[in-house]
Amino acid sequence: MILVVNAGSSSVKVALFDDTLRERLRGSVTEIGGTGELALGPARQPVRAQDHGAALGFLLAMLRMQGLAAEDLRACAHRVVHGGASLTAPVRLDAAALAAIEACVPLAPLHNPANLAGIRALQALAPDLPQMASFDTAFHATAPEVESTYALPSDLRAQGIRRYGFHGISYAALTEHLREQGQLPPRLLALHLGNGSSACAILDGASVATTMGYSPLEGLVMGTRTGTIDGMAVLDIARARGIEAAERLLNRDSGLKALAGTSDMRALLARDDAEARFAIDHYVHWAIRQGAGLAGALGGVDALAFTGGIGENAAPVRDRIAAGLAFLSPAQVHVVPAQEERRIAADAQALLDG
Ligand SMILES: Nc1ncnc2c1ncn2[C@@H]1O[C@H](COP(=O)(O)OP(=O)(O)O)[C@@H](O)[C@H]1O
Ligand SMILES: CC(=O)OP(=O)(O)O
Ligand SMILES: [Mg+2]
Repeated sequence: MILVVNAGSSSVKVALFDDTLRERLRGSVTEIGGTGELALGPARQPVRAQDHGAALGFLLAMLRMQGLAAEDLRACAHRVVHGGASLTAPVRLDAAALAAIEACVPLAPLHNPANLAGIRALQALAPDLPQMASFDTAFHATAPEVESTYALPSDLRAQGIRRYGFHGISYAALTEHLREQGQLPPRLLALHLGNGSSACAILDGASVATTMGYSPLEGLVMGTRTGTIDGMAVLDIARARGIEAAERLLNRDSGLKALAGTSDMRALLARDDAEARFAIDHYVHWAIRQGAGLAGALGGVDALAFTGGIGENAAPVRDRIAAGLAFLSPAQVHVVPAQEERRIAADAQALLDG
């Protein structure tokens, strides 16, 4: 079996896949750092995990109680959000790969530290277990240079200040799913709407443009991230509050949370006050405005596809975005369950099988 670890900014999800890539068990710890929930299969209990290592420790203890032993595992496979320019395919994790992931921490401050914590926790618990990683950036390696380039002086471009794009594991899984169903059109506009939200222009199955850039901050409005914001506004905030505080503010204290007090779309939809309505209107407006921009990179749109917690479940939000993009004439609207974990397991299995 292959254990997949998807360590997010405030949660850890694990999933166990057998050799036919059937999902056997799924678990998660939410609200790391506060009081969250430990879920394994159908069981739920409140839990306080002080950090990602502790959260993973709880999940692995639960898995052991269900009879899982380290010997049952062929490998552990991790989602890593930022692989930089060098890590564009799944890898077996060795010292060099870990150093490359570590080097990307400043580029994905919410995510890469959590991913590394998960990898290190597993290394400590099962030192002999092969560990692999799949990268959120990898799917966008096909984007043309005009898309990935910021118009900056060449020395900065050479240092890797460019657009990378994220949610690639999710977009790869979504593309593969539609292809398997015989429903992958030439020009697909896909939207991954979760805590982090982005949209991606997928031409003949390959990413040609996406809304996230150098870090997962750019693009659509998100649960706690601003999305696209003028660089001069960023500089003014950094000047007034300091770099560290500005980084925290833009990544953790902005977005829906800043507009209406919570990053939780389900909670916003249940409210009926002006702030909540404005936050939802704002989220929808920017998803339409930027989704329409991607249509230009595709030369038109044949179908829309939604995935992620909001894309799959928040039907009023999804319907408004689809209606706003209907002028592009997408006849088809697909809703596809996010399958990041299964995709990561498939990548690991392919590496193991050489
Ligand atoms: N039934 C639902 N109705 C509306 N929103 C939902 C529902 N279920 C989940 N969501 C929203 O999905 C978002 C989380 O998406 P998810 O993809 O699970 O996040 P993550 O990026 O952490 O994996 C939250 O805003 C949550 O409120
Ligand atoms: C890259 C990213 O934003 O991931 P998530 O949606 O899991 O926060
Ligand atoms: Mg997610």
